[in-house]
Amino acid sequence: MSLKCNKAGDECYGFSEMSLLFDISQRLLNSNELKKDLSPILSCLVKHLNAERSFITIFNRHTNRMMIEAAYGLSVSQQARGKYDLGEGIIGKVVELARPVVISEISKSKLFINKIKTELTKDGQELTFICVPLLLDNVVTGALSVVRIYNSNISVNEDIQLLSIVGSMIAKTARYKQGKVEELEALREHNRELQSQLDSRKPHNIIGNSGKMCDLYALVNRVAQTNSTVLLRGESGIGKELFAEEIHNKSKQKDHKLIKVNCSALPESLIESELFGHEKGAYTGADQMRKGRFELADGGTLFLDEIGDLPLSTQVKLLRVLQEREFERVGGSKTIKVNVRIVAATNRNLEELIEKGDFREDFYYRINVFPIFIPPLRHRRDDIPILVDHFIDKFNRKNNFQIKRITTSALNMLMVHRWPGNIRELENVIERSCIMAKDNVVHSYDLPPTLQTADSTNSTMEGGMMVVVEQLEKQLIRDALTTTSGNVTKAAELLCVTERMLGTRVKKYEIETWRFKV
Ligand SMILES: Nc1ncnc2c1ncn2[C@@H]1O[C@H](COP(=O)(O)OP(=O)(O)OP(=O)(O)O)[C@@H](O)[C@H]1O
Repeated sequence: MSLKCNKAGDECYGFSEMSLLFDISQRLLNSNELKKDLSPILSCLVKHLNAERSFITIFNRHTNRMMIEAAYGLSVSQQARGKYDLGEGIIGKVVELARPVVISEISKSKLFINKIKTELTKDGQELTFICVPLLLDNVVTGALSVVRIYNSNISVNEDIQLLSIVGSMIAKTARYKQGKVEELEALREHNRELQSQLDSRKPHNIIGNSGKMCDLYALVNRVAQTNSTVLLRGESGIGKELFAEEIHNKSKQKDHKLIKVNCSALPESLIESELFGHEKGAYTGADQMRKGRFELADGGTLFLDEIGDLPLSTQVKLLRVLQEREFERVGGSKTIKVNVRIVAATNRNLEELIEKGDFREDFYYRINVFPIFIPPLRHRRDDIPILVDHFIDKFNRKNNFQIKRITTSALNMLMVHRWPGNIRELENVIERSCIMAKDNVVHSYDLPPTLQTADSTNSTMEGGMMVVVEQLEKQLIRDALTTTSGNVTKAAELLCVTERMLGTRVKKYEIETWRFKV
């Protein structure tokens, strides 16, 4: 290579610069954290140029100021002082004019304001300051500076050229990496949005917007994606079956069957045959082989309703099926394997049943993997108006009615009723009222007489003041437990009584705190 060498020393520009640029480009490409990796790059540059120090200043377009982003040969406090306004000092000028500036002997220059307070000479030798703008598509994003010993024999043009190339490489990589970070962040954000949409997606069939219900939808959406056994708990008529359907419809098994078994409706003698099927001739009348519900639900979901009513003997048999997902048909010896997701439901207090010996503890732990407590209607009265509209709509369609609305006084009566039969009761009340309504409006006198008594709302004075006070006390405790999701300590705090005092009342009024847990 016969290039004219303007650089002092033995080396000529060419090969060593190529190696430097290659080294820097590799470091930039492999960098995972550019800010951290810039100092080693500046160190390579300083060594190559036989310089004293080097630093990069980044221009912030919003504040019109520059700050040192990375440095080699500067202390942390010196770096911290490196803040410049546009046009301030050499760096401010370079960024403002988008042109390189060289100060040959900084100790003699008035332009060199030395904001970072470094020595102006080195061992009695003068220092040269070279600063080039960092350009991206002709827009200045910052500056790259180098300080080296002054040598009148050295032309700085090649240094300016080299620094400009390095600066442009750094600026382009920074933009590329920043783009990638932003792209990744945008994808993460999108993912978060989708996840939260998925979490809060409301079911079509289950009506209710109360906070409690929205919490339940999020739980259902989460557990539906898994294969875990779900135990739905809550009073009768609360919608447990609807929740079971929702879990199935949102699960991976949704294209397979959802098979329902009402455990309390089957006579004990038939339960096993119903669940596991039977072989031909297994017993008198079994004239052909019949598949059980487990086999029919293979690949899908088996909904075991009223599981608290299962006889102990069947619970033992189910233990193995729930553990191994395998069983034999009644009268058969061939082991059948199934892939079934179990959703169970009960309105009974299983813990109490265990204490009484009516429910097996081992079976309880097998089904109590993911319990979901559905609160009774009286604990989420906010949902009553929307449920009423839903049922009016339903009966209009079913019976070709034209009911337009319900009066405020009728709705008020529905709002204060205790709803021991929960939503099933409300549904029946609305059906009856729609039939009774004469002018396409549901009035309070269209509601069943049971709702029109003070008794139904707990507002009777019968029994005197003590009874009314007790009823009020009971209601306050229930409301507090609803707010705290069954947490007695927090409920006591809310009511400003001791936990012990609340415990005594809970016992006295036979309030089942477990029912308030969601
Ligand atoms: N949130 C709801 N939105 C709309 N309808 C509901 C809702 N909850 C319950 N229902 C309706 O109420 C009736 C009773 O619901 P479901 O049979 O699911 O209750 P359950 O808790 O399984 O009762 P049980 O314990 O007696 O079996 C059904 O007609 C159901 O459609």
